Amino acid sequence: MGERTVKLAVIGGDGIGPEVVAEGLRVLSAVAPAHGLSFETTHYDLGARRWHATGETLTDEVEQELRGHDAILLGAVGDPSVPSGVLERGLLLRLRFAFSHYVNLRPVRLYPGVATPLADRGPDDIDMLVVREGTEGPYAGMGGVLRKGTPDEIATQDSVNTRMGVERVVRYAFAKAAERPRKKLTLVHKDNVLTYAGDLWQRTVRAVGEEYPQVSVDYSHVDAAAMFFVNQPERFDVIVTDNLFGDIITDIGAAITGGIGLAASGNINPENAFPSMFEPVHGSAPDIAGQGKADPTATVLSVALMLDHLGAPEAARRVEQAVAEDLEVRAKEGSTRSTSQIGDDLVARVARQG
Ligand SMILES: NC(=O)C1=CN([C@@H]2O[C@H](COP(=O)(O)OP(=O)(O)OC[C@H]3O[C@@H](n4cnc5c(N)ncnc54)[C@H](O)[C@@H]3O)[C@@H](O)[C@H]2O)C=CC1
Ligand SMILES: CC(C)CC(=O)C(=O)O
Ligand SMILES: [Mg+2]
Repeated sequence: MGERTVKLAVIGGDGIGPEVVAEGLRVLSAVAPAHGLSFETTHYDLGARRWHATGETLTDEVEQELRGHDAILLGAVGDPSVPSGVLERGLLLRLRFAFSHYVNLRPVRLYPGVATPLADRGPDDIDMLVVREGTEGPYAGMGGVLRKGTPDEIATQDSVNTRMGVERVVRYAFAKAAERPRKKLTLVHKDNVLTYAGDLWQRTVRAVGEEYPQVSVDYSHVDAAAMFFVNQPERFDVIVTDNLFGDIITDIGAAITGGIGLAASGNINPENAFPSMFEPVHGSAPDIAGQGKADPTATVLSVALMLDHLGAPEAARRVEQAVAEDLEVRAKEGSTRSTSQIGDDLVARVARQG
C-alpha cells in the first residue's frame, strides 16, 4: 500500500487541551501506518501563554501557515487569566470563520455499557448527529454596546443568518440524513420568537427538502428539544440547528451519553477549500488542568472524525472500536485511570486490532 502523508497542525491550547491532544496524537500514531497514512505534525503554541507573552491570539502569518495544512487538531482554548472571549473569539472562532467551518458536526451516541442518566434508555435510543451551523448566528460578533457603564447601558448581540449560510448547512444535513437508516431530519430553532431567522431556516429546510423526498422532516423549538434530549432522545436522528442552539444542545447530548469527556466534534469545510479542524466538545476545564484527570476519549473520538474526513474510514472505525471496548471495560470494572493511562489502554487496543 502506498503511503499518504497528511500535514496536520496541532493546537493544544489551554488547560487540559495539551493533555488530551497528546493522547489523541498517540492513538493516531498507533493507527495510521496500518492504513497507509503518515502524519507530519506541526505544533502551534497558541492560547493564554502566548497571549500573555506577546498580546497576540492569532497572527495573519500563523493563520496563513495553518491554511497550508490538511487538517487541524485542537484541544481547547480559554483560561481564567485572560478576559473571557479574547481567546475564544480571537483564536477559536477566528479559525472557524476564516476556514469556513460552516458544519460543526457533533455525533451524540451512547456507547454500549456507558451509564446514562436516562434510566430506561440504551444505545438504540440515543444515536443522533447534530449538524450545528458554525460560522453565523449570534456567534458572528455583530452588535455593540451603548452608554457602557451607565445605568442606561444597552448591549446588543445580533444573530446573523444568511440565505447562503443557512442553505449550505441545511443541504449538508439532508445529505447526512439520506445516508442514515432512519432518514430523518429535525430542524431545531425558535421560530415562534426569532421570527425572521426562524422563517429563513424553515423556508430553506422546506426548499432543500424537495430534493430529498426520502428524508422525513420535522421541527422542534429548542426549549422543547432540550427536554426531549432527556426524556425522548429516540425522537432524533439528524438535527440541523443554528450556532448557539447547537452549542447548548450538544452539551446536553454529552450529558446523556456518558459526559463531556466523551463528546467529539469536527469543524468541517465540506469543500476542502480550507483545512477542517477537529476538537473535543468540551473546553479547557481549568478546574482539573494539570492533574491528569481529564478524559482524553473525546479527543480520540475527534481523531476518528478526522480520519473519516481524510478518507480513512477503516482507520476511523478502528479507533471507535478501541474506544467502545475501553468503555465496556470501564462500565464493568470502573476506572480511576489518569489521562495518559487511558491513552495507554487505547493505544494498546488499537495495536491489538492490527
Ligand atoms: N472549544 C473550546 O475551546 C471551548 C472552550 N471553552 C472555554 O473553556 C473554559 C472553561 O469552560 P467551562 O464552561 O468550564 O467548560 P469545560 O467544558 O471546560 O468544563 C465543564 C466541566 O466539564 C469538565 N470536563 C471538561 N472536559 C473534561 C474531560 N475531558 N474530562 C473530564 N472532565 C471534563 C470540567 O472539569 C468542568 O467541570 C472557558 O474559558 C471557556 O470559554 C468552553 C467550551 C469550548
Ligand atoms: C467559542 C466556544 C467557546 C464555543 C463553544 O462552547 C463550543 O463551540 O462548543
Ligand atoms: Mg460549547
